[in-house]
Amino acid sequence: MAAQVKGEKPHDLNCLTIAELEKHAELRMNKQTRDYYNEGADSGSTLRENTTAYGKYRIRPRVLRDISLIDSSVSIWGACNSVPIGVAPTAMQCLAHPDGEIATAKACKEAGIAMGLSSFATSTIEDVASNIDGHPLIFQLYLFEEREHSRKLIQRAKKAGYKAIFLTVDTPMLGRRNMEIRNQFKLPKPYKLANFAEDSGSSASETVMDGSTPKSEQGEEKKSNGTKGYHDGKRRQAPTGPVSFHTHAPNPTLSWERDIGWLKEQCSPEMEVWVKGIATAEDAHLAVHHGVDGIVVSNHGGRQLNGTLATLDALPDVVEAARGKIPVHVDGGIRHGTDVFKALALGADFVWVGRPVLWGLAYKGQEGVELCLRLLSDEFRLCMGLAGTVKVEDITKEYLVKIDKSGFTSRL
Ligand SMILES: Cc1cc2nc3c(=O)[nH]c(=O)nc-3n(C[C@H](O)[C@H](O)[C@H](O)COP(=O)(O)O)c2cc1C
Ligand SMILES: CC(C)CC(=O)C(=O)O
Repeated sequence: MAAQVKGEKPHDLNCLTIAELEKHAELRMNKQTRDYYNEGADSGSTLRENTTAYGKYRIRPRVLRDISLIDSSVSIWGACNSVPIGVAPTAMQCLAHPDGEIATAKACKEAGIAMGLSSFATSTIEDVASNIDGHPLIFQLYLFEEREHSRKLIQRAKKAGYKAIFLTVDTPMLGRRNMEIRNQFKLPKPYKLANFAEDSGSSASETVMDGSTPKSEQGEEKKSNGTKGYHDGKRRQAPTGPVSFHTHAPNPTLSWERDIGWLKEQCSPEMEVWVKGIATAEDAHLAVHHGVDGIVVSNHGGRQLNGTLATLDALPDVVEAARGKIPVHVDGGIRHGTDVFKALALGADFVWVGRPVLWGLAYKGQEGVELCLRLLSDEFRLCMGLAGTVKVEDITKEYLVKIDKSGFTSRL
């Protein structure tokens, strides 16, 4: 908000917007990390459109409504979330700051905001849970072809009190990220894929994107196709050996019939099962049919299939298909509180934010993530008030208008 209210944290005068946060982060990350975090697949058009899609809508503010008491909170997994925003699961946060996911968890606790932890985190499931101290945590699952690895993760998440498993479904293959390949991306020592350390002596720091063979895998990689981790169209063998993300994250065998029932059995009754990476009404219907508890409309931050719809553009169809049956969340391109408002007005129940949190982490660790969450939350509350809404349920499509390139507007 514009004026500082007593008891509120002072503004960081060097960083008043997420755009400024991005610039600060850019200066603090090395090239490998910056490219890995910020890149999209192929030309990056979907990455860009995720953000620009928000510009296709304008807000229709209502006035004279006494907005002196604004409640921006929502209830999620039995807890009060201060705003309908969560921190999306993103891999390897220790690249941004040595405190990595632990700093993010502490910031989420401080802000009263739910957090998603990636299967490929650099902190353990248990450490993150103990640092968020009861506030909702969800675990993002890559369901590996070697299910035993995934089964162990699920059991650990359940024991540590995670509320839901978010199964990522948009990675049957890895999207093509050219800078990642060119930089021969690898997780530097001493960092590890913390949740596989005991299984495999975690070899993340040997994961190389140049087609060369990591030392630990020599001998079993004779068939390397020159772009390790990418698919050459030939039938590949299920990966064995140490878990590394380029080898294990993609799972071309994933299917509704085989995997969702199994996953529900593993999670039930303590944890919900959600699917992350839905982009069509057809798949939303299937998600309902297979009994999942919720959907995240996502294109993986434009990192998987380039050329898909921006998530905001895909959202209305999915909302229509799932209406009244299961909740619909969305992520991708959210960079301002007004974006959150627009996504909610188009029918999302909640949004998740990825890269801005990584930028906060790179800027100032926990304090930077707190700043990121505070900027988005303050902007969202300001937007609610200036649009004439006092409760999150008030935010409906009546508050939006679509504007085309010539400036013509149409009501929704
Ligand atoms: C560096 C990075 C790593 C990510 N790692 C994961 C991951 O491990 N699992 C996953 O499901 N999604 C992952 N995502 C996707 C995010 O969960 C989320 O869908 C995306 O970041 C949202 O877009 P935004 O960054 O524009 O907010 C990652 C995204 C980024 C940028
Ligand atoms: C395991 C990787 C594929 C992490 C990820 O989801 C990403 O980099 O987008």
